Amino acid sequence: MLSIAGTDPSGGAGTAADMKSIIAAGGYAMTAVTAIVAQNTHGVREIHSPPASFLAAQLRAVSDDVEVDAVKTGMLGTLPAIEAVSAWLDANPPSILVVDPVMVSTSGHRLLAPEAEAAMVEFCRRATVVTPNIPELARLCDRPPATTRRQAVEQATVWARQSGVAVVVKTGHLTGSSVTNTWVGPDGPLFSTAGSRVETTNTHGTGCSLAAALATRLARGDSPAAALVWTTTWLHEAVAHGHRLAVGSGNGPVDHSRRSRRLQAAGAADPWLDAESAVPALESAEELLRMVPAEDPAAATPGAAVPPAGPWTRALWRAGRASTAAIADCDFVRALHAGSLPREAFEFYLAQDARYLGRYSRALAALDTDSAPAGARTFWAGSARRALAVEAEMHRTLLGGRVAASMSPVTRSYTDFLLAASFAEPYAVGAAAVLPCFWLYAQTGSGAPEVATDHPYAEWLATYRDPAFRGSVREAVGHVEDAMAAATPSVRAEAARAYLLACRHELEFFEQALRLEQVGPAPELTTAIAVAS
Ligand SMILES: Nc1ncnc2c1ncn2[C@@H]1O[C@H](COP(=O)(O)OP(=O)(O)OP(=O)(O)O)[C@@H](O)[C@H]1O
Ligand SMILES: Cc1ncc(CO)c(N)n1
Repeated sequence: MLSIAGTDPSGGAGTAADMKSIIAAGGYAMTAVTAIVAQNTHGVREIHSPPASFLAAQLRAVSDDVEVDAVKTGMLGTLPAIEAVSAWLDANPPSILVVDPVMVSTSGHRLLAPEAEAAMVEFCRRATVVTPNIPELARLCDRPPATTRRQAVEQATVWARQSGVAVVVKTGHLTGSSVTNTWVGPDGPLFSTAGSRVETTNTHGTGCSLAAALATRLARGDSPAAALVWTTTWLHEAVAHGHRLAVGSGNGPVDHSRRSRRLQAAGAADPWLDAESAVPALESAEELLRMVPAEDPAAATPGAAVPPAGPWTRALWRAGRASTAAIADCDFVRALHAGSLPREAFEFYLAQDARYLGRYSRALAALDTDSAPAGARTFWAGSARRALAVEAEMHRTLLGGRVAASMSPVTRSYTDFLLAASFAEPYAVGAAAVLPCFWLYAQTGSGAPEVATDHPYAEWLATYRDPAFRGSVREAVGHVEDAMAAATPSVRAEAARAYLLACRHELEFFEQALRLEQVGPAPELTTAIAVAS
């Protein structure tokens, strides 16, 4: 992937942003510099444009040696630079050319000489797809800047039809609770993908980043829809976490690597319980806490929405606090509560949950065993039936009767673990293993904010808060308390390990939907946008 753009020594925009974005999107990054820009998060100070012949030399140095799969252009800066790039493109036509028609920076500085604007508009006709912001789109179409997404899409539709070039319409510059990227082809709007608007000033370089990642995904063979969905989702995460970088005191950059770091952490092979946790026997509930690292005084144990039933479950709750807190803080749960979770991620989660419930039900049924007290047997057997009923209901309503997706590795390992614990281990171990599915769900439900009825996941969030569900959680906690109390010290230790592992599986189960490489199926078709012709 070759980026032809200006520089930003503060690393947020231009070639620096492009390189970070190309790498994040899975490409090999190359850069040819059009202009050296003295800028930071507050704005542009000075621009030095080397002679266009030197730009041409950089481009030739690349194409004489390297097969270029895709090109992204950003700030071209001057008329001679546009001409040099045009001549090089004539001699080396790439199969994908994404043009970000950079004219004015977010901070309001001119990044293109006024006399070069007409040439830039003309240059855009070479592209596979252009990614103008609202003012740049207006300049392309020679119309006043759009004030609504609908107007912007209309402008893009007219221009795309005339030019035969696709446009990604970005609405970062508009207001409203969502930011939508719409792919408009020569035949009209094809699809759009929306994310929630992040309240942040860390938007320096978002345009560069979007164009570079989009070009990379297209070059990797993604369809336009898949490339735009991937790019929008990745960029949303980068924007949402930009402020934590604490780079600069103006409009800070986005965190291009947030997704990579999250996936890297998720792929760590470290055991979930450390060696210290190999407690062979538990005589007392206090000893159970030795199974996890000593309590960090700053990290309070989250209060339990459904209280423990006695000393054993109190100790389990405290010992599991790291996973419980991580679930409350994880990207999936946060986005679910905020309503910003991509629809595809939610649907993947639901489909996996349906598969999960089928096997979970079998694990519960296995707890209806001779070695369990009579009251507990009835409860587990009833829960097994209810889990099946919920699965059937989910298939019917939320999944619309669609065939469930095949089981993910995370769903499989969680349910294999539950089945092994419930079928092959003593009763207390199986009971402790299934408890987090009750207890941590009630916890997640109680942490959910009251949401308006138009919240996309309102119906789902309401099911967590269902009083009948909380009642069954209370019962499950009670049965595990009894089972732990009645078990031998060595079975208790095994049961506590099972509980802690299941807590961690719960975290993985939520987060897996944000680890899909291909976020899809196809995004919402924009038949809803009526475009005036
Ligand atoms: N506040 C935000 N919340 C979520 N996503 C955002 C936000 N701001 C920008 N984005 C993402 O970045 C993309 C590009 O933003 P924008 O429309 O502001 O482009 P731009 O003006 O070209 O950017 P630049 O700041 O680099 O000039 C948007 O389409 C969207 O995907
Ligand atoms: C080099 C460069 N390209 C693009 C932008 C727009 O953000 C910028 N600030 N700097």
